Amino acid sequence: MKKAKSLAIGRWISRPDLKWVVSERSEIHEDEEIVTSQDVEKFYIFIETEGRQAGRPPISTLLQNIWNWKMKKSPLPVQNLSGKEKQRSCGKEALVKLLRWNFGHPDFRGNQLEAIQAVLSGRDCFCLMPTGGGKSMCFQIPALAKTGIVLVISPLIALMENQVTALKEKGIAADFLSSTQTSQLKNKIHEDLDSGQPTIRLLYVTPELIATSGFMSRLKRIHSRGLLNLIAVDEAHCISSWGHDFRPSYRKLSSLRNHLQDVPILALTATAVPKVQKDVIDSLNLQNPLVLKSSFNRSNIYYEVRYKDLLDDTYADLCDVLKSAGDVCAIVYCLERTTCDDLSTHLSKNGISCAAYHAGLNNKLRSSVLDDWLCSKLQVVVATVAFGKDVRIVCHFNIPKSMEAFYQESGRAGRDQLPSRSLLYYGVDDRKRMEFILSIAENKKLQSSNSQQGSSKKSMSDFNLMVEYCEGYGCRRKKILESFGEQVSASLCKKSCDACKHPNLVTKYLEELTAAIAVRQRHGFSKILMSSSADAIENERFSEFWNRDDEASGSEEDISDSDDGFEVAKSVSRSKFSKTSGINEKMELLQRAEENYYQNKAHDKKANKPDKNAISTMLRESSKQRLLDALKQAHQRLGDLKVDCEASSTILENECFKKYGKSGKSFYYSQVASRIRWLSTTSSAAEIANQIGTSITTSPSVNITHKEEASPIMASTALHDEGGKEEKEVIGELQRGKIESVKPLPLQMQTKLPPIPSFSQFVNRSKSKEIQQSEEKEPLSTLPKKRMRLQ
Ligand SMILES: Nc1ncnc2c1ncn2[C@@H]1O[C@H](COP(=O)(O)OP(=O)(O)OP(=O)(O)O)[C@@H](O)[C@H]1O
Ligand SMILES: [Mg+2]
Repeated sequence: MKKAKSLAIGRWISRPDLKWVVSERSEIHEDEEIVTSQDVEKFYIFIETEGRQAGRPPISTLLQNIWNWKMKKSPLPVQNLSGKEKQRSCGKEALVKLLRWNFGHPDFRGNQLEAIQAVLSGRDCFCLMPTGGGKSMCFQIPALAKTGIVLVISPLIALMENQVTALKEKGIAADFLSSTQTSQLKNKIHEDLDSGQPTIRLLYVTPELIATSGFMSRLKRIHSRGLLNLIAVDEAHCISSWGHDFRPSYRKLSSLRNHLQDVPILALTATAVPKVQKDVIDSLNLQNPLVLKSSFNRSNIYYEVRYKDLLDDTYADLCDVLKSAGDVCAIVYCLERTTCDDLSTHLSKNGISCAAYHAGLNNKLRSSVLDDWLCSKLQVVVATVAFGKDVRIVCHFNIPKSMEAFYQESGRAGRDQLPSRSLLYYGVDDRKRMEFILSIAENKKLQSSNSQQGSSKKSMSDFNLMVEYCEGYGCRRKKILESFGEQVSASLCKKSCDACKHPNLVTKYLEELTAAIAVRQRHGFSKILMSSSADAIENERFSEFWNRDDEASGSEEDISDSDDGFEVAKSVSRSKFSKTSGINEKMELLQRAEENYYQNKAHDKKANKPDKNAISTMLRESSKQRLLDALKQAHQRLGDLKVDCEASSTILENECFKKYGKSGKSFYYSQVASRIRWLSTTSSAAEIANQIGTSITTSPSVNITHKEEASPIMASTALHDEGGKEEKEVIGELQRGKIESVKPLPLQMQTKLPPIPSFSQFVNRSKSKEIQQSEEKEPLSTLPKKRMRLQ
């Protein structure tokens, strides 16, 4: 009897009559005895179906089984090599073997092999590869080819976590150091590093940690024992102030070369224009580096822009897109956390399994979202930050600040090379908002440092490329590639963008957009949402790898969030109300958050610390604007609300401030958010009018018509008691006629406004409302017909 080497053989649990076999050959004869072997160059999958095709599990399941089997049985093929053996280990054959064995990929892609061989031979390397090109492999394979440690510097904890988890699943000893870990775990890693023979092969750290003297001494000790093989700087463009995601802490990496002179450095990025490339090479002090560049083209991504100004309801449109795509994984990027929360609530209500993910959530919630998403319990994540997983659709709900940011984020789609989609919702309001944010942020920079001169213009011109991508005619792919300095012909696109696939339609939309903008300007709608971005400006959190003011303080973390009550309260109150289950648990969290808050506040007061949760005028203005927008939308949706939107937004905001202003930003903000949610979901104009203190049935004749009379009216409404300075200012402004658009207030304003609920009432009300709403919910087909349909 012949013997065929096989890697694995088994029976399907659900179909014991079917056998699966993985063999090094493409077929196995019936009379062959199958023996297992771990040392084969290639393997084939041979599925013995005993004459039946139906019922065979998908190949992905099959591969997973093989993987599990292999991991259980085989140790890593990493050996202590020396001399000739070492040289052989850098040879293509040995490296391909490592790739197949550990990652299951048949061969290297693009410039992977060149980069790996360069760093293994001790040479510095700058590697520019498109998103999803496989940059990680360039440092993961070297980590397996030599004993010792590869240090990986990465800007985001979420990305580090993802990669480490994936590596561990493959049986590769990887870990990361961050404040999200317990000190016990950190100590364990430190002990391993300090031991003569560390087991860790890949250690992921943040740039902030590198800058600490303690960690640098530890690295030097590892190096002195000849165990530091490579330093990989992932997302290396963050080192350049010309890059779209400049992080001051990345600058500190320039000291690496001095401290660890002969350790090769590998700089990896997907988004570096020539100026940034040079900056990266100079800043890291790379010596005679091998420079490898690949095209930025992501041929498997279909690019598309949808115009918010031409859509009746952007939320509903996004719902349709996600639903019609089937059960595929998607990320929706938003500019602000509140948008994430609102959008996520909306999508969930429409039956899409979805959650928000941003730095405003505490660690526990964030990792539970991450876990749920990674194991596909969640279909969609609405995020402000990078989220590492292969996805089919990346949607930008707001225009990103630069082509580089857009390319990086949209590039998360189709990293497995399968057809995927990038969808950007473009709105003129969003454009103006971003222009405003950029100008404020750059003014701030200019004030704090003269050396930044010129960067203001730079970020604006970066943004203009993004606007041109949306508002310009012609191939979108070409625009992306040209912004990175690649000259290509439009034929490269092969109709894989909306402008190439539906040129006439896109032209028509652009013409309609121009007309819509002109109409808006004629009707005085040009003052758009400026202040609503105040929170984004305050935090400067509009980038994937946002800058942190506290980096200068030597903090070793990037986006890890404090675990304080605020974050718990915020996350519970904002995004989790939609889930009816576990409400008691959430209430407990909320109460704990409140307790924590007051304890912390007392502590801060003692320590004379500035209250970071104080509510700024800018935030209040932003809230008013958001409320105003919600009112206007409700006005459009429900017909004439018979309330003055401007005045009503002021009143609603004042209410939130009066009740929760003293409790801090988070509580205040969640109140504002709940008001906005209510305005955007309620189906009754009368309810809104009621809540604001007026009645839809009121005859206009009873309205007060003189501005002077506004004062007593305002004073007798919700602003009556300890209303405070802010309210007085509003009244004063009303009296002075500063708030131009305030129309006469109806008499019913004299009635006291319904009180803002306590948190428990709020939770319970949200709960019962949700049940009611789900009962009343209109079927999707009754939504207003959209004007814009691209496919
Ligand atoms: N040689 C290869 N053959 C097939 N697939 C590969 C190969 N190398 C990497 N991949 C796969 O490509 C995907 C993207 O890899 P990776 O995360 O390293 O990309 P990246 O270049 O770092 O992208 P990003 O810029 O988004 O971080 C992963 O799923 C990885 O397993
Ligand atoms: Mg990467």
